[in-house]
Amino acid sequence: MREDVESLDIADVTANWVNAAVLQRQIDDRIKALADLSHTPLFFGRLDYLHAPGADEAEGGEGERFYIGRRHVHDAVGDPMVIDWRAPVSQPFYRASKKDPMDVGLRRRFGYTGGDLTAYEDERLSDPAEAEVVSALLQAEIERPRVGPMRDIVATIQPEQDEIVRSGLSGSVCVQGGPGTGKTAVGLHRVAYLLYAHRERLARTGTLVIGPNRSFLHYIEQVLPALGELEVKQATVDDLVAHVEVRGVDSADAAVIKGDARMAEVLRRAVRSHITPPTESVVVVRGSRRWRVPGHELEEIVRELTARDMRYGAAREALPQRIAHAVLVQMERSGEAPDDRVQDAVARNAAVKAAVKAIWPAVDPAKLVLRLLSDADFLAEHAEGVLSEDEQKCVLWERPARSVRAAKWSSADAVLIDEVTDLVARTHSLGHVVLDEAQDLSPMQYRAVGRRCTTGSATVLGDLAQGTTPWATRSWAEALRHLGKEEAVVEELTVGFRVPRDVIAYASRLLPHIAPGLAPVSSVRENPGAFEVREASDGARDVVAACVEALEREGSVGLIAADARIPDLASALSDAGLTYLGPGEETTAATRLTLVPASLAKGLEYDYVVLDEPAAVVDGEPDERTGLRRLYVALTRAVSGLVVIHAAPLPEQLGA
Ligand SMILES: Nc1ncnc2c1ncn2[C@@H]1O[C@H](COP(=O)(O)OP(=O)(O)OP(=O)(O)O)[C@@H](O)[C@H]1O
Repeated sequence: MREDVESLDIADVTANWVNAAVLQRQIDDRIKALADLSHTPLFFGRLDYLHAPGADEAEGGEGERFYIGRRHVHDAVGDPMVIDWRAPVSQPFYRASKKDPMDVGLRRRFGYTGGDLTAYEDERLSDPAEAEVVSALLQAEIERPRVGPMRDIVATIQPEQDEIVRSGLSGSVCVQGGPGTGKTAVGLHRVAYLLYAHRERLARTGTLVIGPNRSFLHYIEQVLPALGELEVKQATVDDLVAHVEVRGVDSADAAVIKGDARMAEVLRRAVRSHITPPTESVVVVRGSRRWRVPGHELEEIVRELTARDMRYGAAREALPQRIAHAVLVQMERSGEAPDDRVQDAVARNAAVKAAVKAIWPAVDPAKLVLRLLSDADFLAEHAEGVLSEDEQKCVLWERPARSVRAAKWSSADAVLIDEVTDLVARTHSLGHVVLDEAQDLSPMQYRAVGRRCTTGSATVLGDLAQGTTPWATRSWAEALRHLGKEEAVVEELTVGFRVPRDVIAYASRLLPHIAPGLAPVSSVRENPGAFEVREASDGARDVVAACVEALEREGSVGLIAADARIPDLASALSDAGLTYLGPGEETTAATRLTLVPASLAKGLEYDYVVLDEPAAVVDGEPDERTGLRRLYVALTRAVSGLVVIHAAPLPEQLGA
């Protein structure tokens, strides 16, 4: 297939160089998408249907065989050899069961080692004599040691995951799932599925995956390309609202207020306050004639524009045209026959421009937020009845900033600027947005994400128990409301694919304290996992020793510690001659150890985790609940084993 595309000669089919360039670009993209990945086999499954799909079963009819793979592959004459996993015909590969065989006689799974086919496994779904067994290949895939970035799970998507992956484009979905239940994997595969099922529409409108930080995005960035999808954008929320350079940090209290949805009302009022009802008439001189639009008529125009659900900036652009229209009506009344050009000329007339400037001045979003945070009176005027006096005091800068450039903007401030930007001019909306680790967003951040999918849909992924910001959401209903996707269906994933049984049981002791009501994850891993709690007698040296031990086994090792302890541990590792990476950097066979500050551990996983000083992880956060949640995240990163090392007493909530 790739050679066919490479040999295309477009010289005769393109009329001009623009067409030629566009076509060549498409061809190059296609060649790139058809790249042969030596470790990525073309197919991983086979389905033998009892009847050709679509044929009337009652008539008997021949069965049909399909190979299922990452992408569609056809032979030299165009007959399909491998069916894309996303095609409807492939669906029984994921969903069929003994209970509901979906007309499948045989399901075969292929196992690979590197790029070599090394195993296969058959299930005769329609044979009542055969008992249902757990797939050994699935089990092997789950237990596989982890090295390098996140991989796709196309070969082993589970039925409850598949339901989310294949849910329609028009509706939004929210997935609550404990650590390692495959939320991130499901979100990424869902994008791939939607791109397959609605390629043209989404190519036009765009798709976006939002993750918590750069290292996480780096960790997941190869999943979609491996599925042949190269066009999906990835960003953090901070990237989306990067209107100013962020150099400041808010106190937790200030950040909570700035992230509160009530701020939207304050900002809306502040923007609207720029509109000054006209008192004087506008006089337009054209040739020897003067046309007067009286104050009361201007007032009516302004009232009408304010009442409409228009963006501030759009209404500002409409205003001169409305004034010009009023002039035109007068011209017509006096027997002239002005056309559109006259209206445009009147709209550009200096007197009209001056009136617009006075009535409806341009608003610079960053300057407006700067003023709100610097000028107590201005803030009080617009926050009256919305924020209490104490709250106003809390968000005001201690020292007013002199200019947008000089201000020490925080990331919550950038979100406020984004809100104002949208009040002035509508934000471009995408076709689909995947929001991962969604529990950590503030209401104002949800609004920022929501306006990027007003005309599209969203997949919202998260775990309430892993919310580690002071403004983390309390419920999905609330989060979805701020996002503008109240209609989203909330699904729950409870089967864990990452964390071994003993480890998840230990971590789940925290659940009643951090998210009462959430059920613990049940691990599907057969291997109970290595798990040990050690009291340190020799400080950092014990931690280093545990890392060395872990490195003797196969796979990646993550040393997770409270952010404040990272520098000391870094020098201890270096002193011991151990090389290590930062989170998000790719582990290789040569360097398998990563030193992870607890604040960046979210979403990542390592075969063996050495967790340093749990009490310090808890103490590193502004309050105990957040601290325990941070600890819960750190405890649930391990795939094969966890060693907890402590000198200080363990947090009492970890007691049995
Ligand atoms: N169906 C599956 N088959 C094989 N592996 C799977 C499957 N589902 C998930 N996994 C694996 O389990 C691990 C955890 O998945 P993922 O990171 O998507 O979970 P998560 O719910 O986002 O976790 P967290 O809450 O910690 O961010 C990954 O290594 C993923 O590849």
